Amino acid sequence: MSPLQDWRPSSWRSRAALQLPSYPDVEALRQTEQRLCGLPSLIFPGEALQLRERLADVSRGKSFLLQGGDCAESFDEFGQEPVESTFRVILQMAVVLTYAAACPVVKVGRIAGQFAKPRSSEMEQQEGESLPSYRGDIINGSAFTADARQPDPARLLGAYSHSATTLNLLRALAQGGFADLHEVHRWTADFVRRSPQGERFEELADRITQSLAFMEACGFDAARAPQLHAVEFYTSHEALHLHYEEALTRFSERNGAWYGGSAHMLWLGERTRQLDGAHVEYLRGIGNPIGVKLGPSASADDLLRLMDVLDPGGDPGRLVLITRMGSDKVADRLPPLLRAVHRAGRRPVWCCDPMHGNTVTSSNGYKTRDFERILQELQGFFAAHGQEGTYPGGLHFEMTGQDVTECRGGAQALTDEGLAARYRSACDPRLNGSTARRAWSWLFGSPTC
Ligand SMILES: O=C[C@H](O)[C@H](O)COP(=O)(O)O
Ligand SMILES: C=C(OP(=O)(O)O)C(=O)O
Repeated sequence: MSPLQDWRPSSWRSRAALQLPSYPDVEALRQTEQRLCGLPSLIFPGEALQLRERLADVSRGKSFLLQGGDCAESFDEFGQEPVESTFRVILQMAVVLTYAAACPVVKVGRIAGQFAKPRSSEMEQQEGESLPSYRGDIINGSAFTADARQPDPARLLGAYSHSATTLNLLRALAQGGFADLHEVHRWTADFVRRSPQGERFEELADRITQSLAFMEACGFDAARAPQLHAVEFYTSHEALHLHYEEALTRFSERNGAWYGGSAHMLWLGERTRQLDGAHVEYLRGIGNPIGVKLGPSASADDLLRLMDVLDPGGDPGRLVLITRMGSDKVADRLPPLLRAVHRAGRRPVWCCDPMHGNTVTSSNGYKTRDFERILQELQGFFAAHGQEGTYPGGLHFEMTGQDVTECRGGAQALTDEGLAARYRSACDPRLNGSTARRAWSWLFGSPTC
């Protein structure tokens, strides 16, 4: 990829930028950006390029993408446990598909940088008081006080340091022995082990352990097969906070191109995908793989124009189109997009986010999602691809490995009352380890690739 002549990391500043906070202290913001500019990139361009190659395989139908993690990472709930448990669930989900369908899974976390949230409303009302909405820990605090809701540039440095620490742990988990297939029994959290999902996974883990023992008994030298001892794991987040993204953009002399240094993959949100907007302008110039969220209002023409801007060369692995139509609209809205893109000769990765089109408010005021509607959207996604002859290449979940109660239904048949038990999300409801695995096993009981 050669650098675009009419693009600079800052060229987004001449465009309308939605969903960005207005900082009261502009000089403090400028100084923070300068400090970030001097800090090391969190990822290497070679890793982003490697992910593009892996995604190119997905676009050719040779592997499958699993992208998942928190709605919004939190500075306060930070520590080894949340990161490790999410990593563990992603590994488990990946191994189910790899074992059942001999299909490689590209693993991408919504992690190590998922700190900025677009909101539908500027203000939040509680008991007659109105304050700016919470926009993610990189911008303001979730507590409902005027102080916490003030955008604070120092939070950009907090996001950088939390991301660096998380990435350090992820690299250790992926490469340092934890992800070794011989350890497959250790990937189940205690609270899941006794559930039907946990039991099914333990059976699969037994079969994997037996297969490894069999191969080793036949003389296969597992010690010489690095694929058995480590996994590739990539990071991603919504490229919403453009001051932060710009400050971490680096030119790679080796590759002759600019890269976003904050994560391997960055995505464009449903609320910021305007063709002439600042977010599209920023993302078109960097060489990372780019995700694009597409809700029910996306038209085929809009999408083709967006693809021309973000991926003029039609490079395999560059674009991941993440559709989030809603269970009631997917059958209607997705096929025209698939058809138009296919007819235009383009082969992006198509991925389904069954979370964001299915958000509702419970009778007791929690933002929630019904497990059944999540499954229905997944079903609609696979059906639409089957009908159009295109490849359903991936899934995108808001999920955590922790035992939260944020989505209704599922194995625990959670009701409105049950949500209160452990509702911890500061923004959107996540699947927990057991419901995420349940959705996955439901789909891949009879795998497709
Ligand atoms: O996670 C995503 C968004 O920030 C969210 O869905 C918007 O939520 P809101 O409608 O509560 O602002
Ligand atoms: C806000 C998000 O999604 P969308 O842009 O699809 O609403 C998200 O994935 O966090």
